[in-house]
Amino acid sequence: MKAAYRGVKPKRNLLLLVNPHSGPGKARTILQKKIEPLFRAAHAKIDVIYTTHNKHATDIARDLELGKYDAIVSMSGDGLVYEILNGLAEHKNPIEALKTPITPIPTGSGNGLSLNLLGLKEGTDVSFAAVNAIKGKPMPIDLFSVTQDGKRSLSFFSQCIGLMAELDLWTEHLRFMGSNRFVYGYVRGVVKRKSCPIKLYIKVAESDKNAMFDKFKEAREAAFSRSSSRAALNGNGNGNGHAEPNGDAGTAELSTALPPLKYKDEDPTKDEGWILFDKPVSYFYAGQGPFVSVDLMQFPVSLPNDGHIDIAVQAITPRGEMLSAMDGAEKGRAYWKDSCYYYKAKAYRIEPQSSASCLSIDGEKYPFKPYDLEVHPGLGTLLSLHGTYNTDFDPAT
Ligand SMILES: Nc1ncnc2c1ncn2[C@@H]1O[C@H](COP(=O)(O)OP(=O)(O)OP(=O)(O)O)[C@@H](O)[C@H]1O
Repeated sequence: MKAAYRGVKPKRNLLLLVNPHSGPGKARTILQKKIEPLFRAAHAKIDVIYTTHNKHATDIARDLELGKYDAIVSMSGDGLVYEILNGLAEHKNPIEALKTPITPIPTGSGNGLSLNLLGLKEGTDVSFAAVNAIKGKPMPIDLFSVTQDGKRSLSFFSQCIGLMAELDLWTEHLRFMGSNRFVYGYVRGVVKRKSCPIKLYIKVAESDKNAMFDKFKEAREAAFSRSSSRAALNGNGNGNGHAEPNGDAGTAELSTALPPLKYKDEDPTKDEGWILFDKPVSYFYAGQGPFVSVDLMQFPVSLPNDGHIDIAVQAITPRGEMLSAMDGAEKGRAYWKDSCYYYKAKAYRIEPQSSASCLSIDGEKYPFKPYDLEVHPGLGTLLSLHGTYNTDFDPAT
């Protein structure tokens, strides 16, 4: 057992939240045929709740009994993870609640988190995701506070405005086309070559692409060598600062609020460290985790807990260049293009200059209105087999 579990507590207690309508609607069958047998074999104890409505997962997470479960397993797409995280953020003890690891089993239509945790090859494999729920180690991730109209919510994945948001949100009626609707939406956007109407202020931590690339490589190699030496030593530590949940979270020192917002009241036109991005923009994309979808590695140098959000701003370029950007998009090739401005940031602020676009946050449609975002280092917790995202970025490909 020790050799098989390598420092992970066996026989986990898992809470499974299953959205029966996610993606092609097969979550219930997949649970019964593929996932339950694996959990049974691993002697995991599972409580299963089928979500019945929008925000049901938020309600469940808000009232979670701390210490009862080793992880919350989300059988759906990225949307349900977003709801769970925001429920934990509304918990009476959010800091402790957010230490409960969340782990996805990809049965939705957008499963970006699973791709990032498990890699492009295994990221769509539900059985592999179940193994991560059984044996993955808690991995802290940065979370992002979004404040809009005085209301604060948490984002874990992405915020998007302009072409890349429009091609998703404005082609909903073309769902029958499957993922081809995104290609259609992109090409339509290229033909229009519309500028994205935003004023963007960024509290920049790094903007040198080579330095970001070197840091990414270093951190990735360190995480992988830690996880393989742990395997060789069969040690007990999880090596990431987040303790394996063991049921005593209730006795830990309690803090009863989310971290305060540090940058919201700064004036980006006067305070130190802010820049105004002032070139015409095709789209704005910010987030964490290399893949935003199977076809697009938007944040190739993203790390789960470097305390920053990655921002990619695509400047308006000639149509030919925009079309050629589709080639190698899944390998992150656009990162090196001069027209792609890339930042690691601690915070940013968006001020729309007209209503002619839309805002998508973690795949949810938000009002296209001003908002502030700032990073909370390591506030959330996922499960990982490697201690970092299982993706690589090879500039030679
Ligand atoms: N029983 C249910 N009926 C309808 N909607 C539900 C139910 N349970 C959860 N939901 C909602 O479904 C959405 C799930 O989105 P998620 O991204 O996880 O899956 P998805 O299949 O990828 O979704 P989509 O393709 O619509 O983005 C959430 O907004 C959630 O509130």
